[in-house]
Amino acid sequence: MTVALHIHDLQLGYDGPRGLHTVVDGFSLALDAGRIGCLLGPSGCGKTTVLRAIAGFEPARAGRIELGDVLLSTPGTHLPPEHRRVGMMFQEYALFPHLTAAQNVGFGLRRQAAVARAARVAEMLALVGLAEAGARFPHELSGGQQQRIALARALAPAPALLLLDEPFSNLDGATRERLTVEVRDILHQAGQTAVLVTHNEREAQVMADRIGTMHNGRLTRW
Ligand SMILES: Nc1ncnc2c1ncn2[C@@H]1O[C@H](COP(=O)(O)OP(=O)(O)OP(=O)(O)O)[C@@H](O)[C@H]1O
Repeated sequence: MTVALHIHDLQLGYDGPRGLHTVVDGFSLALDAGRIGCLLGPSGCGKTTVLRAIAGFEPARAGRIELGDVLLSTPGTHLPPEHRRVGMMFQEYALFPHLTAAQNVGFGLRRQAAVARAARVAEMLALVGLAEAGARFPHELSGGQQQRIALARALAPAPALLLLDEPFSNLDGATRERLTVEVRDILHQAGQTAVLVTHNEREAQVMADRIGTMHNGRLTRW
């Protein structure tokens, strides 16, 4: 098994009135290709900050982030988000309401030829079990269906790594439980390497191959 994501001794923080406020320090993990890793921990412990750094929205203050053999972040090196091959499915990343499900899924494929794009969109809709829903608009889909379209949209450009930040938190309990299992199976079927952030321990246990608990800005178990 090859290591897909390698984070070594990462430090992250925010500039404040009294200098750098360090949020993550001495954070390290290695995640194998095709596996789902989960960061679990209480509110405010730095989970989202780690995901933002992997996606390229926060600079590494120390340490480094590597994806495969590509160096993403280290002090002095910062690959822009659009060059990282990192996909995102965040709670606040709602679907575009004025685009159909198919247009949403094809959004990241605009540079591809129309025929290839349509084929990839159809493949992704089938993967998430919504092959017939391409012409529908988001408001014509249930919450769970919308999240599956959001997953198809994130997977369409074939990211090397998918980041999921509390992706089910807006859903009711029963839908949430069902979707947790469905998304896990879809990711495994696609062979997708992914990092999930949650503070729901049960969700972590159902979804993840590896679980890391964050405490004081670092992983205490992985
Ligand atoms: N843009 C920002 N500027 C300054 N401080 C920030 C910023 N974003 C987050 N923080 C601080 O960094 C710390 C970690 O926040 P983060 O959002 O990473 O936590 P989290 O573990 O994802 O929490 P939650 O589970 O509530 O989403 C918190 O103390 C937060 O107040």
